Amino acid sequence: MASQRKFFVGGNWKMNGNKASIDGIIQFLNAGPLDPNTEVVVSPPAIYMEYVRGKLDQKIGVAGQNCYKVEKGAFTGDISANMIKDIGCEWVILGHSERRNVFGESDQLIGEKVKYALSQGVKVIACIGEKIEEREGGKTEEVVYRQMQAIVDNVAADQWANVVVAYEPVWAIGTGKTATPAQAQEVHQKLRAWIAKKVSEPVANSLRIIYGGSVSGANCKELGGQADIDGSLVGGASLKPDFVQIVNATQ
Ligand SMILES: O=C[C@H](O)COP(=O)(O)O
Repeated sequence: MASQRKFFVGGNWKMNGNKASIDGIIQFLNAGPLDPNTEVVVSPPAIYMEYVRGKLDQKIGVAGQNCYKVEKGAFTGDISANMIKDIGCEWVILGHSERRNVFGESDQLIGEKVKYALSQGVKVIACIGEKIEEREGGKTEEVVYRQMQAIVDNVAADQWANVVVAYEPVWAIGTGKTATPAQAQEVHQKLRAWIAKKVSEPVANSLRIIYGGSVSGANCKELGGQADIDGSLVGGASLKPDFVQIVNATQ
């Protein structure tokens, strides 16, 4: 992690939890102690977001796991960035690989969602990452640059401070098969160089690029110690007290 970028750890609970188990998570998060130099954001299922926001220490952010690209309307089952804000939350995860690959969301739709969320003052954790066959076919860079381009096209120059990019190789998500710190660092470093070229040097230097994919208490320090890895987006381990250790990875 480079010192000018604040370490960022997100906990993506995905479609897990009920009020009883969520109370347990809130308890260990509020008890911490959490490194004050790390920005922490958790992302409960939409139906529990307000409940979590009401009970969680205010220094921990709460994010939606997704939202649509307009304020309101006939979009059954969806929520808007405006609703996320209305309940006192300020972040949303967009483009997660499960949205892309289970629900068929395209680069273009994700770009439009990023644009709308930012326009409403909701900060975005934008996810990208290649599938195993893409990595094995030597297409990792092509895929992540293509996904990143759709995001870049939708972020205005003055909005980059409200964006965190999460590199999550699909083959490492929920598999226990983490990218090695060197594999992750290689992609992060290439992405940062690509952003310097396509956006600007200052944005590339200040943008937090976090890693996701089987991050755990056991591997978080080594991953977080890489020059271009500015934190993590944690799935499974964010439901357990291990998450506190991951937040404190740079201590
Ligand atoms: O958003 C989080 C990622 O999908 C990682 O999930 P995981 O830590 O369970 O592999």
